Amino acid sequence: MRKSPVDIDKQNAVVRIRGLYKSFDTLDVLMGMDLDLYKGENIVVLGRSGSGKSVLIKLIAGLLKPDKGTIRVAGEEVDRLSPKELQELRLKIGFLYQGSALYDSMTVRENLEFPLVRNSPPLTRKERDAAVYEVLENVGLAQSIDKMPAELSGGQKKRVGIARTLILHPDIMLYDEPTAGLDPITSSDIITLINEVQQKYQTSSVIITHDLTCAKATGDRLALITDGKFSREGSFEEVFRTGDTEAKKFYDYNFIIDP
Ligand SMILES: Nc1ncnc2c1ncn2[C@@H]1O[C@H](COP(=O)(O)OP(=O)(O)OP(=O)(O)O)[C@@H](O)[C@H]1O
Repeated sequence: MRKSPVDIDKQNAVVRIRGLYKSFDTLDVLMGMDLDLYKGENIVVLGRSGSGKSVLIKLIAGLLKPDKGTIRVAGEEVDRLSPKELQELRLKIGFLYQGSALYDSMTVRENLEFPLVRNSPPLTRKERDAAVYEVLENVGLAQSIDKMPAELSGGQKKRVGIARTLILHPDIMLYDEPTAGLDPITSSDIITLINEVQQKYQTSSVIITHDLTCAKATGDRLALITDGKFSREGSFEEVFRTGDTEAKKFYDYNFIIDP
């Protein structure tokens, strides 16, 4: 479990999902899923490849439409919003994509300015610089402001990707495999950063990962998808210290270290 104590407000679900179904043609992916993400909470979603983890967070962000069920985010029913309302809601959601999704032809500074210019009221050059420096400082990369993405390591790209979501001060963070492809030491730095982000920006997060070290260190609660639903849910110990065979398969293929 995370080492730094945080307040989780169990009276306040920032994401509430009920009876969620999603299929693609004949492929049933989510089949009656329920989930509450509470304010201040980090929930880790685990599941085998193809179990629907990315589909779930795309549904939360309104990037996909559910076939059935409700998804409320920050009190709004995502599926019922107009395109303009959805765009406004998305500003409250930071989405860290698997590949960090930086624009290769722009510097780090330009990548960070991009969401600001598009989505916030007009800022002066000085205000924009201050916002960019602040987030880069918070992810430990102020010295890389004028670099191109190609000059950054995988871990640094993830940091810039996180900074780019933070620049709009989201309430909810969605992380899609934040430590995938990183060496253990860089992974450990990203894990620390995820927890720092939660503390500094008071975010609530859904973290998808196959990395149980990351799950253990970042998750206040873990939820395991099996057959389109959450089959197990609870603390790391509750999910894994049981005889459940699906959970055991996961555990047995991971080497756990405390970062
Ligand atoms: N837009 C789409 N059109 C058709 N099928 C899709 C689409 N998006 C996802 N799928 C399918 O839905 C299933 C779940 O995909 P998803 O990306 O959510 O898996 P995942 O659990 O995140 O897997 P991984 O751990 O490998 O990233 C997969 O079989 C995938 O091929």
